[in-house]
Amino acid sequence: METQIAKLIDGKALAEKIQQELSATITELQPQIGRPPGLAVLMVGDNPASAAYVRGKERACAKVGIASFGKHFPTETTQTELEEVIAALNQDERVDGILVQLPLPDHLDAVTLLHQIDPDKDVDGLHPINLGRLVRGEPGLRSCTPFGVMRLLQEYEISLEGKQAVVVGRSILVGKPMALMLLEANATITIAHKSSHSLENIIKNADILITAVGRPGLITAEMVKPGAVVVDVGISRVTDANGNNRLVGDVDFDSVKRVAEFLTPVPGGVGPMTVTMLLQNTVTSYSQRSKI
Ligand SMILES: Nc1nc(=O)c2c([nH]1)NC[C@@H]1CN(c3ccc(C(=O)N[C@@H](CCC(=O)O)C(=O)O)cc3)C=[N+]21
Repeated sequence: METQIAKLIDGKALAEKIQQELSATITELQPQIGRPPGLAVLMVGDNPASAAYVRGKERACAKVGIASFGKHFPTETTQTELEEVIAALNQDERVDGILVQLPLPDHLDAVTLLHQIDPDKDVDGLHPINLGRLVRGEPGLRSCTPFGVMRLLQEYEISLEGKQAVVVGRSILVGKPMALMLLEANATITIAHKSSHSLENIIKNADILITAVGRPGLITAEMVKPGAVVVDVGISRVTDANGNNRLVGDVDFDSVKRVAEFLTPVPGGVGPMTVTMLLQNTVTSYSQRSKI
């Protein structure tokens, strides 16, 4: 077979474009609503990766004109303290979105906290009400990462109708909502995971392959159907031969780019879209809460 070089799906560029649109929307709505949109990102402890993500989110908020009400709590913060903070943010009219940065330290119960967020402010789309709406195919706030993947596929006019889509990974943050969104777009879906038997045979059938495992090199060229669309949601930090730290996905990029038709890079693919859909959800909540 002829060597084929995949078209790169540029998440950074699309994120930039959507952020400009959001900025314009905010400029238009703000005089009518009388305040900017507000987002509260809650982070507990000192996980350096989480701290970097939170900084990225706050920087993006500032860029488009969303006010940040974020708080950084020490590791010892109790469940009750956080529940009180969420209750106060639920009541705070200036706050349109609340996000609890995951993972939380072990002594905290993330599920209980997520359940306490007002579903109308649940910009992460992780509250059971919003997940239930997704299952039912009703409008609602959608989880940022899979929502961003759908937006990328739409931008590149990748049709999903009747296609075989395989999602590797079944997390509540990515895999499960991803599969439901693909189903909603009339793809035929398979959800696989780390313990799936003959994973390579399952993957080989995929017209659309979405991988969200966090294992570098999991997907190699031999596993991928020629002409497939490959979306890499995995993000791992590795040290290369020169001792440099870098980010890699689940996909062996250099080999898969020779068989796939479309491929997302890491970094610069899905990651920037995750942050952008968080901003999008916050602006959606802002206009809905203000009934404009
Ligand atoms: N409640 C909650 N919601 C989340 O959405 C959530 C979370 N917790 N915990 C952690 C994961 C991870 N996540 C990313 C966001 C942005 C990039 C991103 O912007 N990545 C850039 C690179 C950034 C860099 O250079 O470090 C890229 O891929 O190009 C990646 C990953 C959101 N998460």
